[in-house]
Amino acid sequence: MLRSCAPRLRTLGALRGLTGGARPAVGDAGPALRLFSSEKFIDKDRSLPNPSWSKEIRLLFDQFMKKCEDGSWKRVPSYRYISPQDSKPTKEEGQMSRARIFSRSYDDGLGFEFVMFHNDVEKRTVCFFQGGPHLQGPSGLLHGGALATMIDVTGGVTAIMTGEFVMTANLNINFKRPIPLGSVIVINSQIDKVEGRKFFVSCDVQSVDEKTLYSNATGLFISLDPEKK
Ligand SMILES: CCCCCCCCCCCCCCCCCC(=O)SCCNC(=O)CCNC(=O)[C@H](O)C(C)(C)COP(=O)(O)OP(=O)(O)OC[C@H]1O[C@@H](n2cnc3c(N)ncnc32)[C@H](O)[C@@H]1OP(=O)(O)O
Repeated sequence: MLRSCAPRLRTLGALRGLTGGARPAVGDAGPALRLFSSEKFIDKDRSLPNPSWSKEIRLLFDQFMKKCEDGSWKRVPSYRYISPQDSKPTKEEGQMSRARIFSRSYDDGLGFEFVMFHNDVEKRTVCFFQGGPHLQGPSGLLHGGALATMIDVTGGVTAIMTGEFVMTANLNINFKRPIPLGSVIVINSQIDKVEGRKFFVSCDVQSVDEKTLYSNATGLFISLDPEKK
């Protein structure tokens, strides 16, 4: 099931070649476009602003792009597809050839709109997330599973940024307050402890003004044992 080490390292390399510095023009993926080796299609970096982003998330994006200028923070790029060279070396036919990364599987504005920034020194990641109308749970509110996905991805990126490829082993989430659908929330994630292959991560989920704590969570991410395939 698991990929061999080599493609894993390529993926990590791509992820760690993060984007800081100058702010790209809105809607212009520019150098963030990733041309797959097959040259059959171009996958764009989806952690850049698109027309569905509210003023609030754009403002946060701009603030953190400024923080990237001195190199302390880096924007984490994010794609819809796993590139062919990182995919399993099996024939991909039918449904599998249309596989998308879950958190990037919706069209602009309908599902998971988010951007993450990582601070290597502080070993923490901040995610600005705007949940679209296809992520509804109770009327007018964000589905808990959608929030769990974002906590998983933010925690996973925090662990992956250490340079290890990890899988989620455990997530514990306290849902404290419901989140209005379409609102922008802030997910802060940090590594609390590392024990061998185990990365203990904690997350809190807050409103932009930090007045509401929507959720807090802990997660265990485990890097793959090279002895076990
Ligand atoms: C796949 C995505 C590919 C992406 C491609 C690249 C694209 C870039 C994307 C970037 C974004 C990434 C974000 C990632 C977020 C999503 C992650 C997922 O959904 S992942 C999908 C969802 N997740 C899965 O599908 C994972 C399914 N599970 C597994 O594959 C395996 O159980 C394992 C790999 C997690 C651990 O296996 P194994 O290496 O054989 O582990 P051992 O038995 O040797 O134990 C080692 C130590 O760990 C302890 N321990 C173990 N488990 C637990 C636990 N639950 N509770 C507590 N403790 C646990 C155990 O006691 C031991 O402790 P100690 O004695 O050393 O003290």
